[in-house]
Amino acid sequence: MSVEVYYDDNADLGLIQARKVAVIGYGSQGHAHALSLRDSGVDVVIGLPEGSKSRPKAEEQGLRVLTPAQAAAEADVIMVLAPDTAQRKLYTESIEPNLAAGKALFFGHGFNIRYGLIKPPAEVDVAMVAPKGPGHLVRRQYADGKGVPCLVAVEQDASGNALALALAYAKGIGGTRAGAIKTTFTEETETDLFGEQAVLCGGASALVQTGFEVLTEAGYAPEVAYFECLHELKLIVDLMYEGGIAKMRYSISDTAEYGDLSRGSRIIDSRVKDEMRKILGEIQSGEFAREWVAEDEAGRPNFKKWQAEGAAHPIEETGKKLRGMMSWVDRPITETA
Ligand SMILES: NC(=O)C1=CN([C@@H]2O[C@H](COP(=O)(O)OP(=O)(O)OC[C@H]3O[C@@H](n4cnc5c(N)ncnc54)[C@H](OP(=O)(O)O)[C@@H]3O)[C@@H](O)[C@H]2O)C=CC1
Ligand SMILES: CC[C@](O)(C(C)=O)C(=O)O
Ligand SMILES: [Mg+2]
Ligand SMILES: [Mg+2]
Repeated sequence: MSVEVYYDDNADLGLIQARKVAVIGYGSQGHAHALSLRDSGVDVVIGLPEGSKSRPKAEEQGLRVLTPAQAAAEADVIMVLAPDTAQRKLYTESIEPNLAAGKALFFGHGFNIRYGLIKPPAEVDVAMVAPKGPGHLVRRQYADGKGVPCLVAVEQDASGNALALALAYAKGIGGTRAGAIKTTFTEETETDLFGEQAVLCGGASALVQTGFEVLTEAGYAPEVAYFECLHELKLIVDLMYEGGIAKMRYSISDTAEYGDLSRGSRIIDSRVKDEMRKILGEIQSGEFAREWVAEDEAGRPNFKKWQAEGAAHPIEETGKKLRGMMSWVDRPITETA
């Protein structure tokens, strides 16, 4: 294998237990990191603005909550887990004035460093611990004695010890139980954005909605279309997750496998592949980042419009009704945040 992978035996938890960690933000990732670090014996403080709706959640969990500036001033390791679009202002106003030689600035995603929105001073370590999964799963896996694999990267190694510190942090959230893969901020940012846009979120949502539309527009029952295009997707993806596409194909019928082999490439054809390359180009050139920052600064008009359109899609109403009949499906994904 060409990548370097680190496990529990390669990480010294003592390195992060000897520091004070400020987790800035207490959402999907923030709550998972903070609770798991605390359970790993790390001294954690949460940074949230006065009036943040996340404050009561963190306090209910027994965590000490300060403003981001106070938390950054107290801590040696500052993990930035606020939304990507909030990080630049947060950094300038609350973190930068509290950085000093010997401190470390950590991220869960490389967006702001990769696109030059945050430029930390040379005397601090800059590293990333990016779990490859949603925060609620990161916490659930840790609590179950397991872990979600994560990426670790070092952008600036002022102390000469930044990778070891990042691995210690990854161990504290369960990441090295599953494996921490060494990468760069550029590789993490570009692949993460590509994955969520083209395959995992954008690609998968559009595939599901379009399949549902084709069946219902042809007169089939929405409930049957929902099972075919959304519900069963999890069962199929679980098989891929366990044993790759090969295991999924082994498990499905010959009829399904022949349909897969003969029709799949008509759906995801060369036009789709060209569009994926175009999307990757927009990520690499910074065009997507500029567009997203401008959209956010304008009050997110398109984001809100598309969000509302997605929520109003008929598949949501059908799904809500069907999931209500399947008590085993409606497992809450939130633990505390
Ligand atoms: N979601 C995920 O699973 C993954 C996320 N990441 C990365 O992790 C980071 C955090 O994302 P995610 O967990 O989804 O974020 P969420 O939107 O779930 O949570 C953001 C948190 O930050 C708080 N917050 C908002 N503005 C500020 C601010 N100015 N200062 C301090 N705190 C603030 C929010 O508080 P309030 O409740 O008041 O809004 C909330 O607690 C991002 O860099 C993201 O790319 C990486 C891998 C996966
Ligand atoms: C797939 C979406 C993600 O990249 C993630 C959970 O890893 C995100 O930014 O939320
Ligand atoms: Mg991701
Ligand atoms: Mg992402």
